[in-house]
Amino acid sequence: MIKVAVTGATGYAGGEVLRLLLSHPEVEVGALTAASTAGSRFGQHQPHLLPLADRIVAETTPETLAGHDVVFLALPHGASGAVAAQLPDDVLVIDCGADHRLESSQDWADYYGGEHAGTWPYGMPELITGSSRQRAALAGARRVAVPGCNVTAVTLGLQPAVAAGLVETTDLVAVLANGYSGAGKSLKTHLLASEGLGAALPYAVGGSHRHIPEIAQNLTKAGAPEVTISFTPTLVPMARGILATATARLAEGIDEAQVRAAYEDAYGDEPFLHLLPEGQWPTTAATLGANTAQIQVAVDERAGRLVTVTAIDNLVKGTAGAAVQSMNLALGLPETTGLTTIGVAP
Ligand SMILES: NC(=O)C1=CN([C@@H]2O[C@H](COP(=O)(O)OP(=O)(O)OC[C@H]3O[C@@H](n4cnc5c(N)ncnc54)[C@H](OP(=O)(O)O)[C@@H]3O)[C@@H](O)[C@H]2O)C=CC1
Ligand SMILES: CC(=O)N[C@@H](CCC(=O)OP(=O)(O)O)C(=O)O
Repeated sequence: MIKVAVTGATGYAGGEVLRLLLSHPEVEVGALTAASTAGSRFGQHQPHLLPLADRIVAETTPETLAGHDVVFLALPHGASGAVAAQLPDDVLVIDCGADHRLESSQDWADYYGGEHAGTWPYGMPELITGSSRQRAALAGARRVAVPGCNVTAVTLGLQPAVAAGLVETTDLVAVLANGYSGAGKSLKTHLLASEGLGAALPYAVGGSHRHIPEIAQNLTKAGAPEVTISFTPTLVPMARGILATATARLAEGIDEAQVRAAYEDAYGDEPFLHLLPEGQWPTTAATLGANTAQIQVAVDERAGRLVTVTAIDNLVKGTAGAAVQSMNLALGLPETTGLTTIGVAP
């Protein structure tokens, strides 16, 4: 069995990693670590993970993380680098946070601030990288940086069109509806139920969201010569899920049949990516609990734009599912082990 520790185990991302690991046939769950909750009963924080309820949350130290084959980091931004530096090189470390995703230290400084911890192989197996896919870079890896959830939705929506040269990549627009769990467990005053229930709240408006350089990094890998994207997320009253509507100006003479063919080619063999039949639109509900992305495309002829709609569960395909999928690839297990395409709608 593969012995796995999870840091940030009491948070949303750590909890979801554990939910998936509990049904992974090759995994034994080892240490559960956190910070302020160390010493408390785990079931107090994640009451839905009954098999682990009587465990005690440990501190996040080299000692508590020793003796594991895999360590998942589900910590706030900026905390992963120091923990990872204390772990042996032969341990597989999978960072759900942003610290190791960006290749440009300037992008890190501009959008996050502070010292850049470095760049690890990127945990999006389906990312188009020239004639290959990112999964090739994950085989045998011992450090993996899991993508941001918004980034996953927008990248999966746009990359087939970008890779096939069907759109102008300096005219991209993405508007997202986001569930509250994406913001993490810690209380934020603007997320009080009295303000959030029954309201849609835009945030990080005007090009300030820290996922913008990560999207640009991905679409550049997929073949974009230059990327300019207007990105606007919106909190909506649901616990989980992202519905990303991403549009792009079409290149001259491109029609809907060419667009559909590009998406069918790109995603036809992907186990977790589903281009829906024509006329059916993605909903967040259809992806909840599953490691799937549902995608649909259309051509708006009057506007001259490609319209893509992508639904994911931010905590599964957007975080924990991608993390476990990357673990499988890194360890040489079948990529789909322990991951479901079955959702929990309604
Ligand atoms: N929520 C989401 O949809 C997504 C989250 N992520 C990323 O995953 C990471 C965790 O996010 P999320 O689960 O939402 O956050 P939460 O606020 O829900 O949880 C944070 C966790 O980190 C622990 N923690 C905080 N500081 C430290 C520290 N210095 N050392 C050890 N443990 C610490 C907390 O422990 P304690 O409670 O004991 O203080 C808690 O278990 C973030 O980097 C986030 O960006 C990525 C994609 C999507
Ligand atoms: C609703 C909400 O606040 N969502 C978060 C998503 C966080 C995430 O996916 O990713 P990181 O790991 O990069 O933080 C946001 O948009 O910032």
